[in-house]
Amino acid sequence: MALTAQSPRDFHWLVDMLESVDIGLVVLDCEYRIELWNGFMENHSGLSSTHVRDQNLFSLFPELPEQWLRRKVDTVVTLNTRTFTSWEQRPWLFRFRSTRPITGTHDYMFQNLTIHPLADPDGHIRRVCLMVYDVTDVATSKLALEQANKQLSRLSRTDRLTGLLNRGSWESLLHTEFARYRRYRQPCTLVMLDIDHFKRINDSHGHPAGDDVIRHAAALIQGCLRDADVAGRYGGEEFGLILPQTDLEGAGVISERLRRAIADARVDTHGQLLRYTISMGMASLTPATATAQEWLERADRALYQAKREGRNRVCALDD
Ligand SMILES: Nc1nc2c(ncn2[C@@H]2O[C@H](COP(=O)(O)OP(=O)(O)OP(=O)(O)O)[C@@H](O)[C@H]2O)c(=O)[nH]1
Repeated sequence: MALTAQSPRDFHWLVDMLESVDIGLVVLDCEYRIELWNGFMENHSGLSSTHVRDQNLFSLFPELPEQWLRRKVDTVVTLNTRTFTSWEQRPWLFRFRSTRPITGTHDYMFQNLTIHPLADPDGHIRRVCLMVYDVTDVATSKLALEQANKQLSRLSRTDRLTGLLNRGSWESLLHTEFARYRRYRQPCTLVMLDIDHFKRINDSHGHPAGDDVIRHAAALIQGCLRDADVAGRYGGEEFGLILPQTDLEGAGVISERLRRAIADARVDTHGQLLRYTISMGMASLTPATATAQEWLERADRALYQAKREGRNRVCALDD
């Protein structure tokens, strides 16, 4: 549809529409002086059009990304073509307060921006129009959805009782570490860990106390590990620790520190102070380890050796 204002009256209502349309309209000359500032811009900036008229945009809004906007506008003028920037590339150009402060979770208005070349009657582009769209509703619901999906994916990877990785996601990282070793041959040690006589804890103090003990062990495990280490809850009271860049000797030091920390601790469960111990089995990757499953079985055999030898200890199988 092409609009043509044929009389001053037509022109009057066209201006009236531009004034009240729910999009920000700003016309700038080549020196970035403001020639038009519609009602949307007045309402959201708090600055009247008479105040901003002929003022330099960047002097008025020093926080604007000047270099970025100049580059965009130069392209629009040179190529005589409009350009579009979505809120996902740049959340806003003008830092306007969100108009949904009560229901919204974001303080500022998300904006899409179109920059449109304006030709003079001689065909020269001497002005551009910035069109600012308020897309706060779309943006906030998309961000909320992304947040919910992240949360869901985190929940599907973690164990509810301890917050550690669950068995499935931990095992997939075990396979990743195994593949990495095959490629780079950097040391990596697996530690399997099991709470001793856990059935007795459950039987004597009840299942909720058993849960407290499991949670306590998980928290101490997390506290003992470095960022690159990966702890997971493998089964009921069994945990697996993958220690990248760690040989058997280093893993022995970490495991012994954890074993002692647990043996020295008291778990406060419903007013009772419980003590417990853990047994640990370690297996480092070697060129002879054929599969991740075999690696796991070696660590498991070391763990059962620790149980057989009297529990509350760390064992490694001879390679
Ligand atoms: N409270 C609680 N108990 C659990 C959970 N998962 C498994 N269990 C219990 O953990 C106990 C494991 O017992 P066993 O496998 O016999 O091992 P254990 O008593 O620790 O003996 P050792 O490993 O030989 O020292 C069982 O009684 C399970 O019911 C859980 O999430 N919470």
